[in-house]
Amino acid sequence: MTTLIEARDIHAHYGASHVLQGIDLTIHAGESIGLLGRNGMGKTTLIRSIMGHVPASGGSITIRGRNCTRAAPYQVSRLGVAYVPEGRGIFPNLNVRENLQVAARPGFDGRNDWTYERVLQTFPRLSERLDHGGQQLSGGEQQMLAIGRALMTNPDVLILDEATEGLAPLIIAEIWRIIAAVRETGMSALIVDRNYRKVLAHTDRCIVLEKGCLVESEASPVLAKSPDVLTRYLGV
Ligand SMILES: Nc1ncnc2c1ncn2[C@@H]1O[C@H](COP(=O)(O)OP(=O)(O)OP(=O)(O)O)[C@@H](O)[C@H]1O
Repeated sequence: MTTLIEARDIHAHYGASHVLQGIDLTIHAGESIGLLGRNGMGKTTLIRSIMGHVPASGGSITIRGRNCTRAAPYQVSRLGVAYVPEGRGIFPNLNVRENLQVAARPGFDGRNDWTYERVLQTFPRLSERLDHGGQQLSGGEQQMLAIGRALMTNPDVLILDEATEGLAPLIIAEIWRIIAAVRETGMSALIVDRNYRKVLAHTDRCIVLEKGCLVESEASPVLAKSPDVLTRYLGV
């Protein structure tokens, strides 16, 4: 199995606050990983460390075997890792077509499977709103556009942080449908979402964070049948 991302003993600080205290995370090609834990446990910080937005204060991160511990976000992105942050990150002044087209580029190995046409086929709703400005879209459409923009970079790993946050149930169902369709293509994923049942259902393996420490790493179907662990760490 090809290892795409390997994070070892990751530590991160915000000032004096020691937020990540030695996290290990490996993502292989084609693998979908869930990142679980209650609010404030360090999920977003771990993602931001991998992406180079929050420099790790200890440990190492390799992507495709290259040392990326101190890499800048654009370098991580060039290695085939696409990040859809919580709160989306689209260009509000560009329309849907422009938002997608400015993101277009071949993947790390030159692959160009995710064309503009394919992204629109995957998100029929966006294809009906090509001339709408980013700020004119509903929250759900903005989220679809954010995921569509990430796919336009032809990534090997798609990182989604709270992609369904604050959306209407029908739109949430549509986002999970898209996540499942993308998984079918063999793209790797790292998924954070409040709906732990959905995360468990759409991933191969989950890791659980508790106060910046990794407390569980287990196959998702096994974890789904471990109510004691879920209660202990997720309070469900
Ligand atoms: N920019 C920041 N400056 C200072 N502290 C921060 C910053 N961002 C997050 N924190 C703190 O770091 C800890 C971990 O936050 P993080 O956002 O990584 O957790 P999370 O598990 O993703 O939670 P949530 O689901 O609430 O986003 C929390 O205590 C949070 O308050």
